[in-house]
Amino acid sequence: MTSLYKTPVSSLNGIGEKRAALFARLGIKSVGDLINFYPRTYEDWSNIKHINELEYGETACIKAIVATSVNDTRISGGRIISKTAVYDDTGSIQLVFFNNKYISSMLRQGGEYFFYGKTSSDSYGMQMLSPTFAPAIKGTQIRPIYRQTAGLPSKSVESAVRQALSMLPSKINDPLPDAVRERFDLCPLRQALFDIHFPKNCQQLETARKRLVTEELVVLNLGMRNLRDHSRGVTSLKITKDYSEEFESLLPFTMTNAQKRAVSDCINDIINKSSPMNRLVQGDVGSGKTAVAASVCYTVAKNGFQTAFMAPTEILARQHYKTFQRLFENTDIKVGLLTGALKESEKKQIRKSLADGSIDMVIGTHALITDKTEFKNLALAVTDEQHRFGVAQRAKLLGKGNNPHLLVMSATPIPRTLGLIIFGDLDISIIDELPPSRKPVKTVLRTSAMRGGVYDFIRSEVKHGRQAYIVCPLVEEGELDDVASAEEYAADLMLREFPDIAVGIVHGQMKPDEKDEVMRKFAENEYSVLVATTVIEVGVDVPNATVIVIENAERFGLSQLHQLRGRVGRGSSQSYCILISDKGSRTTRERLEVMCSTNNGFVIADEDLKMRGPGDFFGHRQHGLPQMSIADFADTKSLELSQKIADYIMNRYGDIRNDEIRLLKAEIDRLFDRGGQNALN
Ligand SMILES: Nc1ncnc2c1ncn2[C@@H]1O[C@H](COP(=O)(O)OP(=O)(O)OP(=O)(O)O)[C@@H](O)[C@H]1O
Repeated sequence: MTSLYKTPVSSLNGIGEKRAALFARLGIKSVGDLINFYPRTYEDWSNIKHINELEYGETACIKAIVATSVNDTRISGGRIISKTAVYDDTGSIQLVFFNNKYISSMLRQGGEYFFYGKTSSDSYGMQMLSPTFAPAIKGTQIRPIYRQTAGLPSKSVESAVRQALSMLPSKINDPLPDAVRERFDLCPLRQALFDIHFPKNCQQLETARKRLVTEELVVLNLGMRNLRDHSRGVTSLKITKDYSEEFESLLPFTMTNAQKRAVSDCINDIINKSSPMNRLVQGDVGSGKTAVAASVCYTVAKNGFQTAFMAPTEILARQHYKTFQRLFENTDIKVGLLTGALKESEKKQIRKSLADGSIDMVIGTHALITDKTEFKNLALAVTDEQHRFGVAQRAKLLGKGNNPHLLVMSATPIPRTLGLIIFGDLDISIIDELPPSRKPVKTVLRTSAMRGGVYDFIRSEVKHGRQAYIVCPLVEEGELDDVASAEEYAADLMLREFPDIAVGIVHGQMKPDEKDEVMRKFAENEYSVLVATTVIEVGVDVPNATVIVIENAERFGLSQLHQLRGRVGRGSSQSYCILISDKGSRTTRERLEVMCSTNNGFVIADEDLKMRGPGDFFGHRQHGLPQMSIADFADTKSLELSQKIADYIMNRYGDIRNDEIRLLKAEIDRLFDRGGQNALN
């Protein structure tokens, strides 16, 4: 039997080339794609109301008989309003349709239909506006609503899906083995596919959804594990000697136990394992990840190999470069910086030194992965904040060496269940301890009317030699309407509030070397106050800064606020985060209160995901995962269940290549877009 994924949608009745092109816009090319194109939402037509029970403004379903023929009236601009009255045993109501010249031919006088829509009223009484409808003979049900595109309404998708489902053979092979389904109470695939599109009641819909969501997450879960276990082959790099103790003597502080554990996990991977290291070091803001990375880089360099450290921003690359330069100034290690902002001649020189091996460690931005950059013997790639890069760029960096080791640093706390999947291809070390003598940052919420007090507080901190950040959003996005523009804000501060205090300003529209100069002056305490946009969000490290004021705090997500707050509390002095917001809505206040009540990044990430959903949580950031068709990353319960099932499958079947679960393997290949056979073959 030919695969339903190989059967084009144009083979269905009523779908010619033009329609097929519209389906393609929705990502549907084959009959199989159509079956997997699940409804966006549903209209509940199973709860039928009597007309006399309807309330104004509600969306409801009625079962009623068309009393009059449809009356079309032309109004200005050639538009049409169609009206008709319908009745049931309890009363009657008028239906109003806009600009649909076919209504009169679709609704038969005397015919009985279900009508689903929103009620409203005019001087003649209650109306239902543009209801969707279906003949009453079909029986009550829950109706699917599909994502649509111009020229292809949900109804057309629905009828194509009906045809597609009728092509499903009476017995289809299920990727989830019976033993797994029975143990975890999941319905068969065929039933799930029918019921997700056309459920008869909510119970059926829930059963179908649970099955499909769980399967998709299990497939993702196993796929990520598979990447970790099989993607990298055997390493030929000969790194044999551990220099981490020697490295510690270069540090101005003693490493925390958590830092030491993370280093020793990495060294163990590099020296004792046959496949290259694939490790994530995750630690909350300010936990000291840079020192861990530096230690591993040192061991690799002392063994005669090169390392590359890729940072997400120019500011951060330069900051790390300076830290590394300082650390290694009395050693034989040569450190280089390669960023897009350097002069062409400087870049050329660095690239030459990387190719001939005279530079041991290079810190940089995306410039590191351009084709022009070549290494003599790259053995370790470090990326900071990997989910900003995406899997493809990470692969490009790895491609610069001969199967080098990979170390990923992440400060973004991701809810645990989600982290297990997102980083499923990596081993994880967690730094769950802050350096000693750190005090938790005190966080308070203030309105702009209280700004005077906030400035007084900054003045007193500055008097004691400490420094402050003031963050105002969105200069780089040019959205200057009601939001304080950083430049105006800074000018105002300098003139009015702090005429005797050195105030710097940094934002995304400045040239890299201008930004660098401002950051240098702030780091060296030439500026006491830094007015900034979110360019300082990631990684900026000035331990003497003890206050961060965040204007329009309601505009930021909680995780982002946590990152910003992490810019203070990095030294031994008590630090403060002052959130300014005038938005009084309950949800806004609740969100900001979370910041005041905890300093734990993981708790905040959980709350953030719960409150905003995964789309906003990740924002424009790449999480590098395949596109899901039904699963929702905020659904912690399903994530946990899928994790359990994936464990069970690995225990029971041993390897993803086991023939008994070949259909599951095919689903993994399909999800990760490598083709393959699957259940709809
Ligand atoms: N064990 C330690 N004892 C004392 N200070 C430390 C220790 N480890 C790191 N530090 C200092 O703590 C500060 C934060 O370290 P680092 O910049 O590595 O944090 P991070 O984990 O990268 O944080 P973020 O994700 O917020 O950038 C630095 O000034 C660093 O020198």
